[in-house]
Amino acid sequence: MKVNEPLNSLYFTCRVEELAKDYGKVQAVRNISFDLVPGEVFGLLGPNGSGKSTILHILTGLLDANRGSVEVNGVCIKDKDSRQWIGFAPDDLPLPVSLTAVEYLNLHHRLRKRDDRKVAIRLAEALGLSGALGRSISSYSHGMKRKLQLIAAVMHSPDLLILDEPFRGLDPEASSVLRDLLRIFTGAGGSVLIATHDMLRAELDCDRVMILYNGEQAALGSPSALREAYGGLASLEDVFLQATKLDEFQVRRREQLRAALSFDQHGEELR
Ligand SMILES: Nc1ncnc2c1ncn2[C@@H]1O[C@H](COP(=O)(O)OP(=O)(O)OP(=O)(O)O)[C@@H](O)[C@H]1O
Repeated sequence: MKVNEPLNSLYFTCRVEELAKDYGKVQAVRNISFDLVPGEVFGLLGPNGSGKSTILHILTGLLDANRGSVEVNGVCIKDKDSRQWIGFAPDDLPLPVSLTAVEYLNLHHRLRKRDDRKVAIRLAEALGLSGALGRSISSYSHGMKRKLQLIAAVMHSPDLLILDEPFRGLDPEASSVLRDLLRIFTGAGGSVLIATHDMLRAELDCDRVMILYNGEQAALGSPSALREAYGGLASLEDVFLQATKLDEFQVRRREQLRAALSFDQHGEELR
């Protein structure tokens, strides 16, 4: 289901058109199109294996699509110039643990050929990380690594911030810092693309979401418009379960669980 809502801009930070990606016989992403306008937080939701990371990796230039196109600020992402406008924080924290945080940020700075170290230092202060910048990344906690990745993703002042599961493993204080950062970033006209399994955060933080199912678009719209379009459902999670047919699966699985547990309770042998 697609809810057509007027976008509050004629300018698109990012345009994704009819994107498709196959891994051999697996069609991971099929005919996906969406636009991001300045100031928008856009969420990509979907069950495991629905194609979220594949889309993010195409947008960040880590993977080539089989079909379709992606433009950032009107420039095709195959043109390396487009990378200057993109900041990316991946989900799996691939940080070089043998470096200190300062060495890591300097590496980013040198790759980007822009003097963005002052921004990095100010961000580290705001995120409460400045006292630990000289320490080896191997001594960082999960939350500290996420903060360091965020600094590396935004220190060159990108227009499009791409975040894979940004809230995963963050404590309430770190989550609230991240939400502030997103609000200030989008308030200054940046666009944010988030892939997440966290329905509550998506409902609260995303202006629009796309729900993916088997690599295809199952629903697109603002959380409130989607709840309404699905018959006034109480939450985005309910919309997600219906759009991805997981509600039917859940009923079946509960029956199977009930049967399995009562089977065990009767003391019969497991075969
Ligand atoms: N390198 C790869 N080689 C082969 N198949 C892959 C590869 N990467 C992903 N896939 C397949 O592509 C499909 C989409 O995977 P993808 O990782 O994009 O999904 P996802 O929505 O990000 O999943 P998750 O929520 O579990 O992270 C899945 O069927 C997955 O098995």
